[in-house]
Amino acid sequence: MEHRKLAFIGAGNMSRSLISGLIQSGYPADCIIAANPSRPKLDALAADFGIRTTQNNLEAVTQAEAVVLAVKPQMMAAMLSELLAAGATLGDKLLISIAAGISVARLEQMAGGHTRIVRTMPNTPSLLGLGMTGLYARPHVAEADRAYCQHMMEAVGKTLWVDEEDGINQVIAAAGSAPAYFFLFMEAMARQAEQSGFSADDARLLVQQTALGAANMVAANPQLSLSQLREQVTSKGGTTAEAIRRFNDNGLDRLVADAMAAAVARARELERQL
Ligand SMILES: NC(=O)C1=CN([C@@H]2O[C@H](COP(=O)(O)OP(=O)(O)OC[C@H]3O[C@@H](n4cnc5c(N)ncnc54)[C@H](OP(=O)(O)O)[C@@H]3O)[C@@H](O)[C@H]2O)C=CC1
Ligand SMILES: O=C(O)[C@@H]1CCC=N1
Repeated sequence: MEHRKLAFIGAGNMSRSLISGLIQSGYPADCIIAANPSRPKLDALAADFGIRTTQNNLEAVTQAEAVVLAVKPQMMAAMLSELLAAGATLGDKLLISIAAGISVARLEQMAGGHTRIVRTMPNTPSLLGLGMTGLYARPHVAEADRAYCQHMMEAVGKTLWVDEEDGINQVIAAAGSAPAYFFLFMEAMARQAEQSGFSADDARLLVQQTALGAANMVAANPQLSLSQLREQVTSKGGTTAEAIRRFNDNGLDRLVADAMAAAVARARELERQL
């Protein structure tokens, strides 16, 4: 892939995941700079990945050809206005937003009318090269910029373009936020395994290895539907059937639909507020 000079503004969890995945995929460390107000996360990134770091956003942006906007949504307007006030010229730079709940139109306003923007929605498994990223850009964004963003996110996982911007909010519900759903489910299972007598380590091992195996079964068997994979485990009159019956009787489908709709609703609410 093309190795543009890349700046991350905000060095939190998601930046760390992307930087780790990029470095593992061979992106040159000296092409990446991260900016953050406080030092500890920067020091950890420099030590772990050999990238350049600064506490000065303007310094990072000035050196970059592409800038990943990776602050919390609520910080975005202030961060960009301070950057512009400090004299940043965005003219020739591609902005890549990873923020939930900020539309491209709003980003354009925040960035002083700059329109070279791709909006993305990655997730934290990017850290391991197992990310899932949704991408959206308005029609005027050049093919080369789209390709760069796609290749960047492919370096840390899989990608999916959405045609309508609201598709990004659906990606949040199905992928961006979704690692946390699986962790929550695994927490509940591990807690129950502990209560049944396993040590914390053994409970985690049982749940972790099973989740890993199940996800790999899905990935390795594209010819089988998710339902077929479930049915392969579910012997008639057996133990799994009883467990599945309880999940269904307790409204798992409705619960999941409700949770995903809540994530979308919150993303849309942020889009109205910010
Ligand atoms: N976490 C996730 O799974 C995902 C997050 N996202 C998006 O990524 C973005 C970042 O989220 P996440 O990494 O979780 O959040 P974090 O809070 O972990 O990281 C945000 C970072 O931004 C820094 N920061 C705050 N103000 C500024 C500023 N003015 N200039 C530069 N840096 C600043 C913070 O520094 P300090 O802590 O020192 O104040 C912090 O390190 C959000 O917009 C979120 O919507 C998208 C997909 C998934
Ligand atoms: O919780 C959030 O708002 C961010 C966006 C997707 C994952 N984390």
